[in-house]
Amino acid sequence: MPSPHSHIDGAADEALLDILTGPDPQVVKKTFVRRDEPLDPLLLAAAAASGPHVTRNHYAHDFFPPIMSPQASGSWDWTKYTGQESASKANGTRLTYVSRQAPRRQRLSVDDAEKENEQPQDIDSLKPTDKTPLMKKRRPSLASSLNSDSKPRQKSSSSTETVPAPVISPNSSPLKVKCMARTRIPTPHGPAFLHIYHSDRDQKEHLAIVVDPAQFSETPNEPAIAPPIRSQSLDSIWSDTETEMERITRGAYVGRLTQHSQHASNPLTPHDHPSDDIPAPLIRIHSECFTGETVGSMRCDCGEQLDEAIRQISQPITIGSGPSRTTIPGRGAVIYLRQEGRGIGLLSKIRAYNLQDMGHDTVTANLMLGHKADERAYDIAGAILRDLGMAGDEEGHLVSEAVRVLTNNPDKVQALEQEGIRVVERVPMIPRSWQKKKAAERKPKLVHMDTQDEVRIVSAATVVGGGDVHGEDLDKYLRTKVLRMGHMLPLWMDDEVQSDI
Ligand SMILES: Nc1nc2c(ncn2[C@@H]2O[C@H](COP(=O)(O)OP(=O)(O)OP(=O)(O)O)[C@@H](O)[C@H]2O)c(=O)[nH]1
Repeated sequence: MPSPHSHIDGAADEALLDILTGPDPQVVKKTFVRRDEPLDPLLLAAAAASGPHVTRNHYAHDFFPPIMSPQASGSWDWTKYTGQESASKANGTRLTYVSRQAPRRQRLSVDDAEKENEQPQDIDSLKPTDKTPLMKKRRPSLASSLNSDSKPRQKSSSSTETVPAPVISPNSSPLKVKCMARTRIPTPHGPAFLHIYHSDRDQKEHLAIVVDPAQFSETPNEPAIAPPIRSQSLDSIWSDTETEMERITRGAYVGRLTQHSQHASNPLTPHDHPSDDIPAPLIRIHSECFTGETVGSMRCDCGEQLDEAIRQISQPITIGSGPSRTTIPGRGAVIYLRQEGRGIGLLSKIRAYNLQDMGHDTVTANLMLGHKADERAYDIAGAILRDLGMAGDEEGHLVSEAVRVLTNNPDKVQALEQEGIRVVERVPMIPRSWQKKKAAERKPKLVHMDTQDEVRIVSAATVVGGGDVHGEDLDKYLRTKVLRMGHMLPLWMDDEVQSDI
């Protein structure tokens, strides 16, 4: 016989069952697929975390200013971590969304005012034959004016930032560099001298890869056809007690260093201006790219560019005509600056890559992380070139050679001129994959990449002496450089890619 309380017990049992098993799973309703663009999670977060003063036009934003600031990023030192961020959480203070960029209206009005005062400069109009010294009164270096370039340049180099960005170095004394050591490096393109430079502005070891094989002459004391590219700071005598062997060990030697041949160099006296027949040395200012140069990433063409620069600089040069026609070894240098990720550091570059995978281009990705599109400076490169005898002296007199610069980046040419380097020619760097217009012409080589159902052969591109890089990622990267960063490069992509633009 059922108990009089059976219905009550049944309800209690059901409630108990609900507690033990949880509620019925929700039935997912089928809805229409959204047809508008997916919302950018960063912008949504921005809107949620800030007031109406932050709009979608506030690009220079981030949630972690102490970590993400350009100064801190890349050199983030966890020993300096104070735990403030977590402390603020514990106190209930939430991290706020920070915009370090002035309202768009304000920025545009400053841009307009600047454009009115601006004199257009056409660097392509530099004539290689113009031998008149162009040494100008030295202007402030790029590092000191770095604050003024935080907006992506859209075909024009005029951009001004109204909110002060971090100052790299408040030091106004002339920048000093010193070549600490030099050694011979055999490369697939021929021998080079690797120079290690220290500066009084940062703790990094910048490099100069000097190509000047004439310095291996068996008779090093005979005058060479072209002036040797040598470091004045390396060749100088560092102290009264420094021995000849110490000088040779740090690289201050002439000729080929062997077990039997060890000749210390003389402190360099400024050499004569070279004959007009000899073309100015070919140089490249290159910025560090761990992913492209060491790992072999094909997201960018940095490794290929480094290889191509050393190759082009090493090409023999024919001078003179008729019976006096002769060939001399190629000469020049790659100045390798430790400014990874266009100056934002490897950590931020890796984060930027993830934003790029989510559909943003390389410029926007930098801006979304609170960086500028390009945070590099070239004052150290200028000082290294001066030390290698490729610029005027402190008074601005032309004591040495002009240069030809391998680059597509107008900022580099302008920065070198500001540093007192006389640039007589810009030599474009055409991506190898763009030179071979048809994909079929690309000859893959060396590396086999196994995937589950196919074996693809890709090119071992980015080591010095390797092939060319190519692919969808690279095409996007190069297109952004041309269309958003003003790089002076015709869009020589495959026909099918070009038609998409
Ligand atoms: N932030 C960021 N940096 C990148 C990316 N891809 C490459 N880089 C960096 O860009 C820099 C490449 O600079 P350079 O090789 O000097 O060349 P460039 O300024 O593009 O100009 P060119 O002289 O014409 O080659 C290196 O520091 C790379 O690490 C990217 O997607 N994002």
